[in-house]
Amino acid sequence: MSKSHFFRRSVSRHGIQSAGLSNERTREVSPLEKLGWKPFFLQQLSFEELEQTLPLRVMAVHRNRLELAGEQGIVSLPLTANVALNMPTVGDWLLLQRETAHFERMLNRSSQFERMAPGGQQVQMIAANVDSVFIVSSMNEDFNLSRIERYLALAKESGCRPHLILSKADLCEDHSLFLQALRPFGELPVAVVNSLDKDSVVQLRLWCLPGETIALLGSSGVGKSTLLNTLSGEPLAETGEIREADSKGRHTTRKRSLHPLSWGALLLDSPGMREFGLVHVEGGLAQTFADLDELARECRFSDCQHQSEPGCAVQKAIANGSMEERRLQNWQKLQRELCRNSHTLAQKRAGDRALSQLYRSVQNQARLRKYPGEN
Ligand SMILES: Nc1nc2c(ncn2[C@@H]2O[C@H](COP(=O)(O)OP(=O)(O)OP(=O)(O)O)[C@@H](O)[C@H]2O)c(=O)[nH]1
Ligand SMILES: [Zn+2]
Repeated sequence: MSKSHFFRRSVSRHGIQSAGLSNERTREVSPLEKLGWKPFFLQQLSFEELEQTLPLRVMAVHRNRLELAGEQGIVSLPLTANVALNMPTVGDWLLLQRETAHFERMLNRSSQFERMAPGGQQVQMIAANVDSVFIVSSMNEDFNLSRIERYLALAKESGCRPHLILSKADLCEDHSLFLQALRPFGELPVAVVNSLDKDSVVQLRLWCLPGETIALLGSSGVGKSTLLNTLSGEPLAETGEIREADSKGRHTTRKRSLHPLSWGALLLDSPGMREFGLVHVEGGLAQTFADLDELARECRFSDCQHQSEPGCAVQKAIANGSMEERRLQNWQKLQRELCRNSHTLAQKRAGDRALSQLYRSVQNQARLRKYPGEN
């Protein structure tokens, strides 16, 4: 379908249907709502924009183009300098001119996921406008509480609702051991599934309602793509065999994209969501370790490092078994990581500033040499 045809056929109500049905459950979901369109985005549009533009969602980011989805279908938008300047990522909403299909602007995000880019020198945006996350962890040697805490910090920082999916239930004889280990996570909703079995994953539909965008987090091989395929009933994502010896995966998810499910939820399976350095998640980390934060306030010294200081409430809780030592160690490790990453970014910013000052002064000197009368 050509772009101009696409836009001429479009309608103007921007998806949020006000059919007067007060009951959310019986209300029909519009095509745009099925893509995650919400009042939060609609209210950002001016009257002119309502008339003259169309909202489209970024479903996938390719090297030099974006794949967008709107009320009328899929459109490919070249990643021109003007578009790239906004740094759109998967999940973003863009406004395009109705007549010309030109990029108008990007809408503010309701949430965003960032990570420290591999190499540890800059921040990378990995997804936007996500409502909840499924932290997937298989019930085998790959199960790792510290990794779950890392994902939780990311989810909580962005204001997304976290859910924990314990996969490979069919390969695990005793689920209770894993469930017991999750006691420190209090009210975190947990589901035990065999991702290969559609009757087993059907319980998750309650956590991915129409119009919701859910990001799958979890290390390679835990079954994120398998879960996506079984939930959707179609082979949307590639899956891969894992190495038996160490239960580790082989990195099978290659593309970062949003997958619409038939009932109107969207799942994001992204390679960037597997292993990542934490950055800008101080609030999310504090929420993830709220119990430790609280205990630390009772320590005798306000700068207590919770090691061997007298009157340390944290060490006392560890000694009486009410706090896991691993949890303290991971809290401190993630705090150090955040500090290190903020420091690196600040240094890089300062370096960039110094470099541009140097560049300007070299340019000035060159100009003075060329036109000696100028100052
Ligand atoms: N028995 C069993 N096998 C599963 C389950 N979930 C996934 N698998 C298998 O585990 C392997 C890895 O699954 P994937 O879905 O590719 O894992 P992934 O998390 O998407 O991996 P990446 O794409 O590398 O991040 C595949 O062979 C799946 O068939 C499960 O619940 N039970
Ligand atoms: Zn202490």
